[in-house]
Amino acid sequence: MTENILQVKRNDEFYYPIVFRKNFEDLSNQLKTLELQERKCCIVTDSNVAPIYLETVKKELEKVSDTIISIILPAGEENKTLAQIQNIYEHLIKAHFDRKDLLFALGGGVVGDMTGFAAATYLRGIDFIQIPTTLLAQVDSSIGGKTGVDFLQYKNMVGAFHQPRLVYMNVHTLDTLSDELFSCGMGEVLKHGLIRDLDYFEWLKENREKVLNLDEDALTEMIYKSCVIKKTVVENDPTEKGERAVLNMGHTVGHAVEKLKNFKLLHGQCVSIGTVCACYLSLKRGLITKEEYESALEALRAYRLPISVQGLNAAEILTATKSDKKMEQGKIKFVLLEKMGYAYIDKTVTDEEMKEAIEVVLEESGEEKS
Ligand SMILES: NC(=O)c1ccc[n+]([C@@H]2O[C@H](COP(=O)([O-])OP(=O)(O)OC[C@H]3O[C@@H](n4cnc5c(N)ncnc54)[C@H](O)[C@@H]3O)[C@@H](O)[C@H]2O)c1
Ligand SMILES: O=C(O)C(=O)C[C@@H](O)[C@H](O)[C@H](O)COP(=O)(O)O
Ligand SMILES: [Zn+2]
Repeated sequence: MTENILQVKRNDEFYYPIVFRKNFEDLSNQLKTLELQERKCCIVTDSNVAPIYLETVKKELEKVSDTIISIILPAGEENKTLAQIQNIYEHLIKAHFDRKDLLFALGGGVVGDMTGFAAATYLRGIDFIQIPTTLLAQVDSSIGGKTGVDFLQYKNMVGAFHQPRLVYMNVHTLDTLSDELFSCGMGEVLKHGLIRDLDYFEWLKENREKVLNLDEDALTEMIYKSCVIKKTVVENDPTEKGERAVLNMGHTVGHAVEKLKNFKLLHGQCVSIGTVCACYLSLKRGLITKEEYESALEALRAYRLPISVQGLNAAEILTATKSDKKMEQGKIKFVLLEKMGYAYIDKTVTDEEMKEAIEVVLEESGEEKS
């Protein structure tokens, strides 16, 4: 049974709500409930999202604020940079934003991570609201307070933990998402099933048609379930001292591929490729069976995600993984499956094992594996 609200623990005292809605019409009421009305509002969005949703959100905010400005960032991962954060600071200073004022992230994970980072650092921290408009942002990036930017093309190299005050989901924003971008979100959704909930993973396989056809009930149920998994993990370990790193399954290789492909492959697609490596290593360690390994790959394929990559070699991917933030004293903290539906962090994966797993996802030429 899905509810239309979830409360996520922010610190020992406070929680923030994730609200699940079908339009933007409740946003101003939510702000009033949180006593966040009558503040200057800055909506940060991107060049693709602005023409579709900016005016509607602005109108809604006009019910609770006299000053609303907006910043339209160029869309795309290649713009997740410190230069764009500086751009945000400049707008805020010009409009005299103070510590009580609010930032709104209207967009996907790129806008969310950058707006959150600007909010974490402007005046040493102001409040911000997540309004995620991609599936990936709704099930993953808008929750848990990881914010930041890429630096020298290293993924999320500079950032801060800064929790939002509210996550406002309008599930209908997914109607305007391309199939490819929808599938990117499925990379993180399938990860949730694999790392923490086998029944959910099976449900995702069974409900593929409904999900891909954006059946409202199936979609709402799926987003809710993924949010519960993400909420549970981040509440247990908000600043990734331990367990939270399981949310990184597929990301060590994934981030390396994302960087080496100059962000031409999307995050969710790279996570999918990295997930194959993680599942392969779990198979080689005897933790999952061949059938289970195949079933994980089948699920990724079924949701139109890549399970291989062209134009890279194992050595360069391995080298790129060495600059991953999950390195600890020269050892990679790699996320493996202890069993289907349960992941753990393993610090014993060797370079030879890594290389073997990377070989599995390399395509020499021609078509990608399907
Ligand atoms: N903070 C976290 O916990 C966390 C978790 C997962 C991913 N991430 C980060 O999130 C980013 C990926 O997020 P993403 O996949 O949302 O990418 P994105 O933000 O680049 O959005 C993808 C594309 O979709 C467009 N778009 C957004 N909403 C739309 C809509 N409703 N209709 C039509 N187009 C729309 C955007 O303009 C963009 O071109 C990566 O930078 C990744 O590192 C962060
Ligand atoms: O919330 C988390 O924790 C995650 O790891 C979620 C990931 O899906 C996400 O891509 C995150 O941004 C990765 O964080 P990083 O610290 O490994 O860059
Ligand atoms: Zn991710």
